[in-house]
Amino acid sequence: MTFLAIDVGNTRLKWAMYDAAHPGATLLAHGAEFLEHIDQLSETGWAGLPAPDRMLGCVVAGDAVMRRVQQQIEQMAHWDVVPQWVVPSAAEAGVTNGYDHPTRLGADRWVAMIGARHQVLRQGRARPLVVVMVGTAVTVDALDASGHFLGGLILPGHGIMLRALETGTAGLHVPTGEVTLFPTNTSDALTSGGTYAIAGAVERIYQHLAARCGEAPACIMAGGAGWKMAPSMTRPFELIDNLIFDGLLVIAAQRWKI
Ligand SMILES: Nc1ncnc2c1ncn2[C@@H]1O[C@H](COP(=O)(O)OP(=O)(O)OP(=O)(O)O)[C@@H](O)[C@H]1O
Ligand SMILES: CC(C)(CO)[C@@H](O)C(=O)NCCC(=O)O
Ligand SMILES: [K+]
Repeated sequence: MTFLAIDVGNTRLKWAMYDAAHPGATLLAHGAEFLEHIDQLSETGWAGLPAPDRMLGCVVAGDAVMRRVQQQIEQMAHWDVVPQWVVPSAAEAGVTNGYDHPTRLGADRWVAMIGARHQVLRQGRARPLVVVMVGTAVTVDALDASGHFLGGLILPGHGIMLRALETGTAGLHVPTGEVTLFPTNTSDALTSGGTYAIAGAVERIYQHLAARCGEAPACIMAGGAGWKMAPSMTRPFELIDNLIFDGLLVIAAQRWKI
């Protein structure tokens, strides 16, 4: 049973085709497009793919973008799949949602937490968990050992931080620099400032969660720029490239009981 997983972020759409809709399925094909280019997906990235039997997606880019993705799915002549999109709820796949208004939580955060929770359980005993996603925006989310989402942070991503500084000041127009402990030029000062802003926020949530739960949390990080953050983190992080796809596979397996 072929399964198409789609993750529509604020900058790019990422997709992955699997041979089955459960964790451990084999990846058949995958790709990513900037949102400006998604109206050609049926003629580019998806041309020649096997027809998916099921599709599950996660979108934070708004309803208009979601409809453009659905149009591309309809354009695929030999596809006959009903698109389904994850909407955060009070509880799904072993994770419970502590947000004031559960449906207002970003679907990407919800799916990533479900993927991360299952990863921790596969490794052994249940533990508290910090889930970091480094994309257009950065999110830092905390779950207790029972899989309850306690809450989390939203920060500007690196790109947004740098653009905000460039537009808000007269003297900051410089290329990307290096992360250093004591930056001595503007480029390094900006790059290090952004990186340590994220690392510092993660450290605070780690401390809050360790204090709340009385034990050391597991730490999982995802997102295209995660590997750039890893050397600057104050705790050991497990990097998982496809965390949202992992979460979608967990949810798909539960929804379709296969
Ligand atoms: N040196 C860096 N350190 C940390 N983050 C960075 C760095 N350089 C770029 N980034 C951020 O990483 C992001 C790229 O990550 P990723 O590929 O997961 O995001 P995306 O697909 O563009 O975002 P989204 O999933 O929100 O659409 C960029 O938006 C940028 O803000
Ligand atoms: C925070 C982002 C932009 C991260 O991609 C996304 O999860 C989102 O739009 N969330 C909705 C608001 C919230 O999660 O509280
Ligand atoms: K079709």
